[in-house]
Amino acid sequence: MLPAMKTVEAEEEYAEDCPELVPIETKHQEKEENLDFIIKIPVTIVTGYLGAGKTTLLNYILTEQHNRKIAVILNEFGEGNAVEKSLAVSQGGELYEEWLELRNGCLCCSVKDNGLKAIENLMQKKGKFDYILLETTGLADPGAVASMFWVDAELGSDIYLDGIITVVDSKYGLKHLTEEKPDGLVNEATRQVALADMILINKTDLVSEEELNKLRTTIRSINGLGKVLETQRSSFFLPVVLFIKSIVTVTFDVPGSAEEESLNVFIQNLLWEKNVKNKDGRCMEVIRLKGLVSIKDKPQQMIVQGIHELYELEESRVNWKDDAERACQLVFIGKNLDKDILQQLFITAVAETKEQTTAPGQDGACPPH
Ligand SMILES: Nc1nc2c(ncn2[C@@H]2O[C@H](COP(=O)(O)OP(=O)(O)OP(=O)(O)O)[C@@H](O)[C@H]2O)c(=O)[nH]1
Ligand SMILES: [Zn+2]
Repeated sequence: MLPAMKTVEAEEEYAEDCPELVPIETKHQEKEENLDFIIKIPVTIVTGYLGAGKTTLLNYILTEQHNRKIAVILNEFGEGNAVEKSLAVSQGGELYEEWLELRNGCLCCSVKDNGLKAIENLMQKKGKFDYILLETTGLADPGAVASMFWVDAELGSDIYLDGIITVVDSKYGLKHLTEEKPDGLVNEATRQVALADMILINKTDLVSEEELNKLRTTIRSINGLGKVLETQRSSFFLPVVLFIKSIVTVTFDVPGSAEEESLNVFIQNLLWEKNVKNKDGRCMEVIRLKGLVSIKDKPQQMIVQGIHELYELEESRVNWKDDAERACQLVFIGKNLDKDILQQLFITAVAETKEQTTAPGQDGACPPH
């Protein structure tokens, strides 16, 4: 099958209902930002040895009821010399024909130069997708495909790599994974499993429990951290696989004022030091921060804006009417965020009582990102 792109859209809406700050003086709220421009589109790379069930997985996702506009880029064999590949785009039940321009005809080989550009162009034409799934050829090294997203992170792309899913064939997986390659050659199957954030052991209907156990053990020895799921026809509960690094929104409102310096320390711990953890011990990662805060001794309402590591605190043109109305309202969008911990940390670190104690979630450093 030629590389093909399909999109599906279903009616229900999903968690893009980012709570907006409710300004105390609505009429002074100048430009209300549309978070669509800030939230990046996740891309999941789907890899797996030839015939493991990648296309089955993607077709399953396309036909499964969900509430997202998902673009699926199928890249079955990736050979051929055509400069342009035809894409089937199905959106809202209608089928469109699209052209994805690829320099050498194969998405996997083109990603480093213009594969990403092609996806972005398509998004410009078709409107933003909520999610992009990208199938690599069975022999592709997902590391090469993944690297285009690292390169692009600095260029400020609209899309980011959410994770790598590797589909493993229950019947032949063990053979592929243990195959000895001639000196100097990597075993693609092993590499695909090693790099995966999630591993689907597919076609479990074809093997005994004993064979399955062996495969499971081998997979675990190659990749001790990835999530492992067992499937038939690559089907599973959809939310488990999408948004592997899922983005959450946390918002809270704390009455009173903050010391400016303490507020800076609180924000810097989150955005720069990244040493704040959630209940599972995972580091919170803030992608977007907005806030309307009261700073001690400042008559104006202050606005905090943050994107990734950058943030600023600026004065608004609105003054607090009286001390009773002073409060700090904050919205965080990111990964592994936990409202209770963030709010408690904020209260402990920022409240006027200057006594700084170790707040929950701040015990021990997180590894650098
Ligand atoms: N018995 C069985 N067959 C399956 C299962 N999942 C997929 N298949 C079949 O396995 C074959 C290969 O599936 P694909 O989804 O095309 O595999 P693929 O990884 O996309 O293959 P390539 O693109 O060639 O690398 C198809 O005939 C599927 O119908 C399963 O759970 N059980
Ligand atoms: Zn396929």
